[in-house]
Amino acid sequence: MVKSNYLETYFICGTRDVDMDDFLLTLETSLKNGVTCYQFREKGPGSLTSPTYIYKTAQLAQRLCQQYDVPFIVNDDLELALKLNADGIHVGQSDTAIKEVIQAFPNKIIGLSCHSVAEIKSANEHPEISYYGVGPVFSTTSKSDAEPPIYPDGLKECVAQASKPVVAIGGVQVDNVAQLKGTGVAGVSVISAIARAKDKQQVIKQLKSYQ
Ligand SMILES: Cc1ncc(COP(=O)(O)OP(=O)(O)O)c(N)n1
Ligand SMILES: Cc1ncsc1CCOP(=O)(O)O
Ligand SMILES: [Mg+2]
Repeated sequence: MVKSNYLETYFICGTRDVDMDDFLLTLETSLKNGVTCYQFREKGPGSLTSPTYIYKTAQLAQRLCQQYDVPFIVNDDLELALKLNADGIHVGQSDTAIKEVIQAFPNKIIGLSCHSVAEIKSANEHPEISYYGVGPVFSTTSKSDAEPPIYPDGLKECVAQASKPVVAIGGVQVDNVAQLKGTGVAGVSVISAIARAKDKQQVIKQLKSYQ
């Protein structure tokens, strides 16, 4: 049973976002300290390429999430999500078509990335989508092909039009998270803020202060 506030502090991480040897420890520390959702995102320079290694690594991450009762979401890869019977999948506008994802993965958490009010309006046509990941809100170094930032004002306009909960993504850090207050987001989604934090407990606590 997925908790109603599962989007509150949403951690995304793959092996390239931390030292490979630290990947599972990073995830477990984050889960222990209050991350409410996790997305396995294995892409970008230096990420794993072998489907077998990707599957095995994702499976270990999934088991950790199960221990902490936190949803395990797969980024982009519908086949992997199906094979693992993940709790959900997150896709973007240029990934597998949302209609196909909805059809192939019924009764699961389905996240869709949106960058504009127009994309939100077209996403609203699909009631099966669970949440929208909206951003980048600020500039990010974690995604080389990211769209330009929309900033908190753009985020607020998207939230106002969204028929589903919105998580803010992109460049969200401890020192700017307060700017999300009043935007109406259901949660924040981060890679580097948590992956690179020395004191993960403190950072996760501070990230929750957008509310
Ligand atoms: C929660 C969340 N929101 C947005 C994204 C970005 O998805 P996408 O645009 O498909 O880009 P990639 O992450 O696949 O590079 C996300 N992953 N998660
Ligand atoms: C996956 C993704 N989608 C839009 S921005 C982004 C990267 C978020 O990483 P960070 O929290 O380090 O900016
Ligand atoms: Mg994608």
